[in-house]
Amino acid sequence: MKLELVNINKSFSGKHILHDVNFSIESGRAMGFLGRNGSGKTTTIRTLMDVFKPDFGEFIIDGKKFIRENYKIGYLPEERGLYGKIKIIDQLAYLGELKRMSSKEAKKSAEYWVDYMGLSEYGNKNLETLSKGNQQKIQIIQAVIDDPDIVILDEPFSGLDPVNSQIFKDLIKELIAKNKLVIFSSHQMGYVEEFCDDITFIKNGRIIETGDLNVLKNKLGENKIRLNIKNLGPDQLERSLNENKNINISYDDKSAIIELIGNYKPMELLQDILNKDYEIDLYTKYTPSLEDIFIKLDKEYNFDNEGGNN
Ligand SMILES: Nc1ncnc2c1ncn2[C@@H]1O[C@H](COP(=O)(O)OP(=O)(O)OP(=O)(O)O)[C@@H](O)[C@H]1O
Repeated sequence: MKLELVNINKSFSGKHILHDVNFSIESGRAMGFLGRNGSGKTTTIRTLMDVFKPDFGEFIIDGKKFIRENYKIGYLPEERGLYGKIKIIDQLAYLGELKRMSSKEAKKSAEYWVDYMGLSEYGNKNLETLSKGNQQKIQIIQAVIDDPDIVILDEPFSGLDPVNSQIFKDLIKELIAKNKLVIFSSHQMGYVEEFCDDITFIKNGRIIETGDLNVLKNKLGENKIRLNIKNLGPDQLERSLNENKNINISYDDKSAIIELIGNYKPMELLQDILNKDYEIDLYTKYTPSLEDIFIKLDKEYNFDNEGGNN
């Protein structure tokens, strides 16, 4: 399955929030949907969920108009909404029935998932008696109870301890392996990096980058070397390599990042350093982390003069 968002635009009270949002998601691959607070992620997801209509633009699935009712969609919204005073199994089974499961199927699935999440002993308790993390696990169950085709997860890890995060990570990996189409929105880059094959960045309601994460990492790491020299701090390294006009030096918290200019090759840099008799601690191809990419893209694209919505 391939779901495409084509030129999605949305305004609230005359304020243009989404500007020609275009990207696509494929099943069996997870898409990390990233952007700063207020950039338009939830608004995009809500248009997809038909919470409100876009002003214009369309959703296409496998080349045809996307009719939401024809697909099972599991949505874990950022603001959680279940009933505190209803028993967990009853509540999940009811939600399953609302998703057009038979009452028998819904109850069976509710019990399966409550057990999967290690919450069997709480099945007959009211939701409000559970800890925040366990309530979050129930919220996750409501999103997957009817074996959805499309799964949309907004900050799914919030409130989960490391053991519960691991249970949920395994569940997401299972969904991907079962060829579901997964959209994952989070500010926790580590999780996004762990699951997502594809990445879409939105800034001020505009898509500024979308595609395969590894391709993006390779592109942004092209001609860059990560370098650490024993007993040589940034200032000394800068002075030492100063006469070399074939490089630009920058730093992150781990090491120097050397950008090679023109035809200057990694082996030439290595030879030049060895000629200085330095002891090299680290010399490797630079691959930016997702956090590096996020910060770089955010700096690169500036819509402040265009009435942005941050
Ligand atoms: N119902 C609404 N009415 C008016 N403005 C809205 C509405 N929903 C969202 N907005 C505005 O749209 C912009 C984008 O908000 P949105 O919630 O989509 O951002 P987000 O990327 O999900 O942010 P966060 O990471 O903080 O959750 C914000 O300026 C917000 O104030």
